[in-house]
Amino acid sequence: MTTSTIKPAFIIQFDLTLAEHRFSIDLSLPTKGVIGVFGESGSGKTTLLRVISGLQPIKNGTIYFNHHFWQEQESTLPVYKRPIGYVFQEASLFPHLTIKGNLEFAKKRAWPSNNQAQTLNTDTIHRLLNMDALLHKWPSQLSGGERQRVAIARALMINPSLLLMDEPLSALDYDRKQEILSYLEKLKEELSIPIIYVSHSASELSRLADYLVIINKGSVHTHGEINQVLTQPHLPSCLQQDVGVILQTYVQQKSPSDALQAVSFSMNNVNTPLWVKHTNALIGEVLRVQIFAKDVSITLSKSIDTSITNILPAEILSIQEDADHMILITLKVENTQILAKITQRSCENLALQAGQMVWAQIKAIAVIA
Ligand SMILES: Nc1ncnc2c1ncn2[C@@H]1O[C@H](COP(=O)(O)OP(=O)(O)OP(=O)(O)O)[C@@H](O)[C@H]1O
Repeated sequence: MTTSTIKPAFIIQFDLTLAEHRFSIDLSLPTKGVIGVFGESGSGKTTLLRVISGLQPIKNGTIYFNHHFWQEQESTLPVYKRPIGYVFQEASLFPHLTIKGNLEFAKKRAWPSNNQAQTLNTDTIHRLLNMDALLHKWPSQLSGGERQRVAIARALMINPSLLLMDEPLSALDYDRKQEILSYLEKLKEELSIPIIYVSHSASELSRLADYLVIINKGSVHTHGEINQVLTQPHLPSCLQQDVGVILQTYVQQKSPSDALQAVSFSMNNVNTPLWVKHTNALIGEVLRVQIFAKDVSITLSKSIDTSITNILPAEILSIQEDADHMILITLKVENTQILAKITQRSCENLALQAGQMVWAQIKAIAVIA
């Protein structure tokens, strides 16, 4: 199989028919960060992962990852030669081996380190996923969340160049999901391995993904940086509730007595603090927050008798109608853009126009931090 010298890229192009289902995928993806794949049930998310891994053969197409062709027209690299770690919905650990045994089994099959992939040592993986307390246990002694943590550690043990995660949290309850999401955030921060993360859950993807691919009926509906995708007015109806922005903010002040913290939109400018729910982030740390457009309302004068904590001066940059016939307004607050979703009636009543100065109201508890 050809090894190319052109710059790193991740290209996926194929057409495939399975029974009556047709898939036609044409994607150029980043080679770092978390790439979220979202779509309704049966849209083709798992099929996309299976094609990338080689588990689903294709007759013709291109799968090109970081200087290597895994599929080049009709020529295919076998599954076992693709340096990919896989995490499924079910952990499927070997029941007759302890957790240490399961991890060592994977390690024996590890890829040799190369310059393109980050080499992971066992201690790093144990630390990142807090494995030490589990090593001498048997799979039957673990909770669902612990088993999934081991499954992620096992996928990393093979020293992959790419991690594929297919609904890894869907079998877990809310608390366990939050726990594993924190581990995944840590992995994302510390590891340079790109992750393709399939999920039905827009909130999981908003929290983790840097890039989003939306699949609809076997083809790509849209793809791009997560903020670009979530600010589009014509997202599929299953994502309409999630239109909004994801911002990198900086923790400025903690207020434990009322479980709030103030964040700023830029590191040095605290003119317009945004109050959000308390998290464990420390002052000065970066905090990723999500503000849904449906949680932002607009007033022409600054309310004083309101329960809403955040009332920010904003300029209207644009006004457009979305797929639900609601009005999506792009607002500029300091140097940051946020979105407000309001009804046509409210937009007309307030006679809103681009260029106008207004007040954006955001409930502190509506901001996801
Ligand atoms: N080998 C196959 N033969 C025939 N049809 C298949 C095959 N594999 C998948 N399909 C069909 O292709 C469609 C897409 O399946 P896929 O599992 O990729 O969807 P998905 O988006 O991952 O769905 P879900 O979110 O429910 O897991 C489904 O209707 C599925 O039944």
